[in-house]
Amino acid sequence: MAGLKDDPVLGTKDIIEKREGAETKDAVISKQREEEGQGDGEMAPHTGNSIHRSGSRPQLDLSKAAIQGNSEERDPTILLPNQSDDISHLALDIGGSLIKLVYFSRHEDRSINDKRKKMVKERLGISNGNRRSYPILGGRLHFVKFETRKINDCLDFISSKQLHLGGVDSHRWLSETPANCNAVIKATGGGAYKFADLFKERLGVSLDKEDEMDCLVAGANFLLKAIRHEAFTHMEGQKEFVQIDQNDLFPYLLVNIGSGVSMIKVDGDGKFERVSGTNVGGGTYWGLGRLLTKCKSFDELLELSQRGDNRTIDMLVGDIYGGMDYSKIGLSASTIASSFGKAISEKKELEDYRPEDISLSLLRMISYNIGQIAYLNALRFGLKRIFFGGFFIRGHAYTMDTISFAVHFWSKGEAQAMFLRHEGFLGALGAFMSYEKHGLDDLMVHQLVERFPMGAPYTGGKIHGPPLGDLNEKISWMEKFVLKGTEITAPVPMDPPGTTGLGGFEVPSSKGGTLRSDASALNVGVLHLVPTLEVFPLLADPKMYEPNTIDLSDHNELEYWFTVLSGHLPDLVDKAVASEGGTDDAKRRGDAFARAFSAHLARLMEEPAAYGKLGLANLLELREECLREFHFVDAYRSIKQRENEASLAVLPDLLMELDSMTEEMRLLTLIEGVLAANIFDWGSSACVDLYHKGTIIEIYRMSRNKMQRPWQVDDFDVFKERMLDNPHKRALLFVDNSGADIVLGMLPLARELLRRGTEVVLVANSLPALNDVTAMELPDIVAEAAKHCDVLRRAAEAGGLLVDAMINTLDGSKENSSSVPLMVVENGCGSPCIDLRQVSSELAAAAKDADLIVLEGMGRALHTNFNARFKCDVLKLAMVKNQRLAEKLIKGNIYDCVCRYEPAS
Ligand SMILES: CC(C)(COP(=O)(O)O)[C@@H](O)C(=O)NCCC(=O)O
Ligand SMILES: [Mn+2]
Repeated sequence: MAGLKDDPVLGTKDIIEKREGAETKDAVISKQREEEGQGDGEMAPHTGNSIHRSGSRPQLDLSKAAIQGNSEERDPTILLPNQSDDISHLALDIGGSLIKLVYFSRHEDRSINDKRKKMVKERLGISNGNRRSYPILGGRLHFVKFETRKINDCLDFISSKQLHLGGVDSHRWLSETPANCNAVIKATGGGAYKFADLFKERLGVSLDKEDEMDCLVAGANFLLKAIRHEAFTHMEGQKEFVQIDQNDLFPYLLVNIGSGVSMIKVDGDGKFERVSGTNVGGGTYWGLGRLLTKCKSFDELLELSQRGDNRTIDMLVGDIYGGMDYSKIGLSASTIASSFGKAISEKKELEDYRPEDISLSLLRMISYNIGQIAYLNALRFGLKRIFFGGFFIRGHAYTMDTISFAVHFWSKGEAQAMFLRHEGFLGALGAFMSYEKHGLDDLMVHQLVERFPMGAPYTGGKIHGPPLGDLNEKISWMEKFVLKGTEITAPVPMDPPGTTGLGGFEVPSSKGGTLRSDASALNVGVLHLVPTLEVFPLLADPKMYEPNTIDLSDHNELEYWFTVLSGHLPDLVDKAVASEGGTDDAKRRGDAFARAFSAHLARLMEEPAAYGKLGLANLLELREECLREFHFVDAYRSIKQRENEASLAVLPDLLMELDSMTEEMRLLTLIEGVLAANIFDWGSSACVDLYHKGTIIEIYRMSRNKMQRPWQVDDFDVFKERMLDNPHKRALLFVDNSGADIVLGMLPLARELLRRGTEVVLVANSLPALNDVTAMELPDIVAEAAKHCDVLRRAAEAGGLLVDAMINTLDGSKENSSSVPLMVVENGCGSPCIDLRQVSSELAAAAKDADLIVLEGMGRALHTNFNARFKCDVLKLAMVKNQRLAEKLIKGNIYDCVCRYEPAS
């Protein structure tokens, strides 16, 4: 921080000091209690405040809702007999070696239609009568697989989760009618015929068979349109996600590598032709491999290849040309001239070759051949893009590199091989899509959020993780996780996949010692369907928008943030456990959370693109999601309450001081106030260290005192000109932290805007994240503040915020509601950052008339959106509370400030 400067608010300091005594004592006591882990009333779990993304979800018909089974359970199933939407929620692809399941669940959808939401809807003109435009409800799409030979495990799984009770021909899943025998499940793959009787016998359900090709194409089309980071290239070990333009998807070649290989030219939804195929596929690799190596499973064979050297068995160009390249036709000495060709000239028997080398040679032979045939077919039909799917690939770096090389080599770089993250689930997903009326096919990229909970992947017929959603089992499993280390297959670290480099002609790198058998499953999360999410309408160019400022594909960055977040863990766990009353149950959950989050971090360190393209925002959100997964509703609740109270106590004096200033001075003081108060950030370790050194108000005052212009990024003068020149019509204030940040920073700024005739919409998180204020908490804070301020009171009344609040107005008058409104909308997320491609419908509606955006805080204005361009004026305000970020982003130091103003573009 640059040198000291006098507090611009003359006298405010003294007044704050006077009031602060009372606050300080309470704060200290409360802090002590918290540190000692003494849960009091304030710290006890907040039962009425269940997690929900209410604004992001369509409404449910809750009438006659009843709990099914044991109502003592933490999350009992709730039956909604009057809910009329059609839900089809299980589809299968039963292949020769694997059964793939896709199923839909919606148990977490607990929309609450609170008063604030009603008012916001009224004010923003959001209609309620459009339910049919969202034919599906919010929910989740799960991906699970089993080995076909362990079909009984699969049937047990379906039965235990009652997945077979929601078939197309009934609404039984939603009603209290007992299961009948007419349930129908969509299924594809040969096993849909082979095992039809078994399904009938064991589960009483009929399998409705869907054509395999139809399903593959429907699945691929859905994924390519709906999942942002679905397709990627893989060259020389580098994975790169490809942004597919929905309007420029067709035509493409889909190569599905199962036991055999199908090549399908896809021209549109339901428009395709199987143009070629080859009988040399995954079955060939596995069959020949088993005979030649005595391996017991496909994965074992694949794992062997990781340690192989195919040069001992393949005949290379160099073997023929005396170690030279055949450069005239572009073949390097290391090019395979003939797979297994060396075996003809050497007097060796099968036993003389290493199984590892045989496996690698076989894998390369088949992958290369498939890549080449695929390319020739793409050439035949003039197709530039080739997508490869099917469980043969299994996320195996070496296989992908070999296929990519073949396509690249033969097309002279003109065509590109792309792979799909959900490679093995195309058929099952397609079968799921074949249910009518679920509306899934209408979903767009921005309506799907992918999450990676612990225990998501089930593979191989064994349950490699706890049953989904069962918290207790999940925790026990996390406890075992430590005992068994990486043996447990879940999102845990795996060795870096071996790769071969361009051409795949080198041997796999030795560091890839083991291949995790479920590598590909681990790259598939649970898809949360949130039909009401929208793209923020004020983004200047949504297609070019990239929320993350820091790209974690840079390994140094990843390592740094990994260390930072690991360092935060012990303290976070303490806070989370205390927030739930410090009970034994909370401690156990806290421990499980720490293990789970550490496992995610370790996994991402090894393979940063494992969960899709990784930015810092994703990592910060993953932490919050992981807390929620272990039922920590709001780890910072008591801290937030304490800081709100302390700040509200000094607000009236701050407002009085502000009112005594000239317009220009006031504006500067307000912006300084926002920046100074942004120091209250429990996500920054530097700041948390500071909090031990003083009370909230002392730190706030110190931060104010140290403000000195010019800030490291300082567009204040341009902003001031614009502000004073002509008031904005509507401002969206993306607020950040609780306490001083909102109360002494953003609310006074909102008040100024309101006073100048600008409508103000406070945009806050839908779910808690660190000490960020949420949309649920804001109305009460505003109501408290409004007790001391007429401007806020009138605006809050006009915005419908004070409908319930029993506030003592300053003048007792109620008649003046002609004021411009102050509203609160939720942003649709539960993270310290914001991805503006996926915001709540109420925020999207509020944005329509807005001509000013204020993004506040590191998470929303720096980690994300620092480079974002908008259709309207934008002010990005933040204090940088991390030294490395300050150096990197603004060539400054920790506690430097950013006031970046960008007029409409
Ligand atoms: C999590 C945060 C983005 C929150 O910052 P805010 O948006 O509240 O200003 C920030 O505190 C952060 O980047 N913390 C991690 C780095 C650190 O401990 O320095
Ligand atoms: Mn914050």
